[in-house]
Amino acid sequence: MASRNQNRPPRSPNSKKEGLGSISFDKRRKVETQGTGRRQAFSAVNKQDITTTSDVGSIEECGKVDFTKDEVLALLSERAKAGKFDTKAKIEQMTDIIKRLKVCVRWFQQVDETHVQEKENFKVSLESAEQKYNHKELEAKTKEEELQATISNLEENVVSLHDMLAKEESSKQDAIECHRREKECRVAAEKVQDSLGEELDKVKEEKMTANQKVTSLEDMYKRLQEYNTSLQQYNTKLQTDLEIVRAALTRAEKEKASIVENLSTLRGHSKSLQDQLATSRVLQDDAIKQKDSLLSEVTNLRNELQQVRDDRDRQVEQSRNLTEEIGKYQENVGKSSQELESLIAKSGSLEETCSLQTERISMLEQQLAIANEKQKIADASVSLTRTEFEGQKHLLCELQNRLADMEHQLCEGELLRKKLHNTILELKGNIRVFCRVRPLLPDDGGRHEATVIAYPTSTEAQGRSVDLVQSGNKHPFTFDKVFNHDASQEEVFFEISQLVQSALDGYKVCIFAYGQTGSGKTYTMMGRPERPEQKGLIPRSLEQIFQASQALGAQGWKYKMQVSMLEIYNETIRDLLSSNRTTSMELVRADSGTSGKQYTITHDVNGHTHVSDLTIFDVSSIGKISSLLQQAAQSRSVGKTQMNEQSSRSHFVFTMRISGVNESTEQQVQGVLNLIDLAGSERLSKSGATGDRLKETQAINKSLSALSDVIFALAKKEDHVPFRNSKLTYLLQPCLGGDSKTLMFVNISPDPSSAGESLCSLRFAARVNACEIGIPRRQTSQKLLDSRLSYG
Ligand SMILES: Nc1ncnc2c1ncn2[C@@H]1O[C@H](COP(=O)(O)OP(=O)(O)OP(=O)(O)O)[C@@H](O)[C@H]1O
Repeated sequence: MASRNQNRPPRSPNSKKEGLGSISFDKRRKVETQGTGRRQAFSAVNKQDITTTSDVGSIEECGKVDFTKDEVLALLSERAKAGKFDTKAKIEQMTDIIKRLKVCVRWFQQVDETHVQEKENFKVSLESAEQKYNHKELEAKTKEEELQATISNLEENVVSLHDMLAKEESSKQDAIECHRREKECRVAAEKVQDSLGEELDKVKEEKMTANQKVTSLEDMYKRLQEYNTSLQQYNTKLQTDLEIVRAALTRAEKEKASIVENLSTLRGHSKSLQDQLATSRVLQDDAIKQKDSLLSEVTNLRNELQQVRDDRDRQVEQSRNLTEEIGKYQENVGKSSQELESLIAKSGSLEETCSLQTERISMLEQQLAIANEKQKIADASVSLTRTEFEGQKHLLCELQNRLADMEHQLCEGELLRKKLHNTILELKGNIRVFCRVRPLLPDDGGRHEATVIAYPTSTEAQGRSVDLVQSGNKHPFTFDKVFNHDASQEEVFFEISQLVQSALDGYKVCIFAYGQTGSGKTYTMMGRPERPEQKGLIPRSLEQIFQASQALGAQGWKYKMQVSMLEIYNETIRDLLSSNRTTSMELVRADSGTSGKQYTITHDVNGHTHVSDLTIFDVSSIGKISSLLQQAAQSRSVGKTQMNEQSSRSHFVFTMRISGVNESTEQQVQGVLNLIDLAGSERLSKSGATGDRLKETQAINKSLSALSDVIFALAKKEDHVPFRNSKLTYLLQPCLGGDSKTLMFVNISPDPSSAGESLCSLRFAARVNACEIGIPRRQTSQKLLDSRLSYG
């Protein structure tokens, strides 16, 4: 076996691949030299005659060799084959073996070194791998945390989705239930359809004629659509006009304010000028008096001076005579010396008197000069005062003219304001319908169900439209204004405050609140007067009336207000301000139509309503009205208790008659403000009412239907308006139509369980508004008929 190995050249790792058996290819050491090189080197080891150790170096130089385990083992077990005594051959063989063993050892050392080197390399790469691993581990940890967070989010999402799913499931169940009911209905309907099939043939004949009618109606419908388009254009134009008129009104109001301001300053100025004039007049009188006294003094002084002059002349004459006499006497020496002396003394005294008189004259002359000077000054001041007086007189005249002008302008401004205000309201519409949605209350049923009210947000519909969703169907409605559940009492009042002003301007105004029981009618009309921010339309309107009437008082207006409050229950009137409380017996009689008091309604030629025996109070302060409102509320609640009423089943009518007189302009106005909380509407099908309750419900529905008929007829300007069909409409007859203003609030609840009632209310209001949208026009009348049938 040893000889076999010896004779066989060492195999390259490649050539030995199959023959290696259990030794894997990976375990064999590879050297970077090519296979051919190695083969050459190895064959050199096998074939070369190596005799000396120095030959090892030449072997190394031949290139690196590669050994397998078997080859090494074979080499180690190799023995010299020469004969026992052939020492030379043996030595040669041994030398050869040793040589190859050396090569093998050398190779082994190299392999070992490579191993060590590789080990080092592995260590380094292991360390770097470990570092990488740590780094990666950190990254993985942060990633894991992030993923944990995401997972928890997703879990929450899953929970909420589960909830939603549960809700969806429940709604699906509802839908299925609904579907089942619908199926039943459909089956019933199919039965009806079969029976109707027979009728259909008959109807087909009628259809032929109806078709002709339909064609003509379609023509009419087209014309109406065109008319509607033109009306919409007209409406847009009116809106623009309204804006212009509004701007003009604002300007007029500003002008009016500045005029009023000017007027008040002018009045102040005029007053001060008048005061100045009065003091000037007094001064002038004083100056005239002074001048008169000075004149008389001057005259006296002149007279005196003249007298003194005359005296002096006489004295001078006398002295001259005396001097002549003296001369004569002196000539006549013989005259007595005593006489002479006396005469001399007399002459001396006379001369003295004369000089005294001369002094006095000169003094008087000085006084005269001063007096003349004073007179001149007085004259100048008189003429100055006179010109000033004339100036003031002129100014006063001017101011009075301006005052008159201003007052005239003010009156005209006020008239213009009234006209513009009325034009604005007419442009907005003398009949308007507002919708108010109350918030959800804790007592509402179906609180957690889907919402039934939506507010479209398109520019056109915002603030004017409301969608009601019932049984998955969306019903859109448009009104003059829609107040959502957030709307405050102040916002609602702001919209109607102009109507209150109209009542002061002498127009007749009716504001109604209509809606199902609990929809917020009383909250809208009365609110909670004890909480200022929750006061309703009635207290706010009355406050505005008193404030505005006081402001107009400055322009000469004097107002008289009269208030009455009544309710209509089962088509019977009850006076809520009567001092004699109605007894339960009277109420019963009233309800059966045999009341002791018969409140008869009449209308006079001036278009005023009179209700016989109705208590009317003159009111001049908000305090008085508040106490009357309390009295009325108490009377209502007493009435309700006595009649065992569960809720508001009567129409409450608050009426204020306003009479205004302006003495300075001789103007008069007669306005009426009606604020009405209608009885809660109820569907007969829902009420399940019998007996008296059925009678009540029928009476309410009848009067509400009559009211809608009246307003509808007025809106369409029909010749016949059915006022007399109910007490309520007959009572309000003079205040409806013409240039009167009518505003109806339709109050609805967002409670899903009363969506049906809300839909009825909205349809009723849409009929009043006559602008229902969303239902094709041809269906409208049928829908309206349906809604009316459900009331009647
Ligand atoms: N806009 C609102 N904001 C807050 N609460 C409201 C609003 N509207 C109505 N409510 C509340 O809803 C409840 C019912 O309202 P209200 O009594 O005014 O209804 P109603 O239509 O007059 O009912 P009824 O026909 O029975 O007299 C009341 O408690 C009221 O305070």
